[in-house]
Amino acid sequence: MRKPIIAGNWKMHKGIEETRQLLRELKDMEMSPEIEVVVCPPFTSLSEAAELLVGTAIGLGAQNMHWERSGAYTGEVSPCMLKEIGCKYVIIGHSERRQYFGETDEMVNFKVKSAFNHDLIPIVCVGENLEQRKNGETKSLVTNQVKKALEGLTEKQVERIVIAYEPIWAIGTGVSAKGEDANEVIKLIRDIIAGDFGKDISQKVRIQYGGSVKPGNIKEFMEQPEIDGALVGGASLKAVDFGAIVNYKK
Ligand SMILES: O=C[C@H](O)COP(=O)(O)O
Repeated sequence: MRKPIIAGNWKMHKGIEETRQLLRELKDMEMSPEIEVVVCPPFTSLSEAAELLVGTAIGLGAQNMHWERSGAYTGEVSPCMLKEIGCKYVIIGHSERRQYFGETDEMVNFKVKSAFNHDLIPIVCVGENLEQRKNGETKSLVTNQVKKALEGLTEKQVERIVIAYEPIWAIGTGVSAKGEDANEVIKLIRDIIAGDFGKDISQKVRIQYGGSVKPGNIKEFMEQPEIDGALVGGASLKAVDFGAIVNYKK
């Protein structure tokens, strides 16, 4: 049985004061114990968040990392630094990283391996843009992204990984995928993992949907058999919305 995971990707929002405020509000809310809840603030707010989350069931994740432990990489943050702060998760290969910062599938693979080597769990993002979708390239593109991201991993690592299927056309647009369509692509991702690592492993991997998830549509995704949670952007910035998403069953 896979425990669903709902993660809030705050992107480039929330300085330290706003982080304090949002987390105080989230801590006051009752969170469903059936769901693993994670927040991913920007780097500069991670320390503050780590302190505030002590003793809570809310986990901490970062939004990116370099694959090296240390070195002359101006502006980068290493997996050791994230681990030291108290991160459990790290988002890797978000489409905004791929699109605006030139992250390639190869870099994603380096980062995924490095995350595991430093005891961090990667949340690996994959998904097609609108043009690729219109051209019928969704399956081939997602297949390629998943295979490359997981290349060289051990079975033990693969079963711990979290994958987020995020169709780029649904991110921040207010136009989410349909639950059934997202489920179909996520099933494809599970089948790819089954082909490369075996069915048992594939059944353990948690695969989220991301893209304009809101309190009003979370149920549609969570009811799908292959979808194990959500990666939430905009709606994770308000406690009342994120709380409603996590407690969608109430
Ligand atoms: O990482 C989160 C995704 O990019 C989704 O963002 P969104 O919920 O604002 O569409």
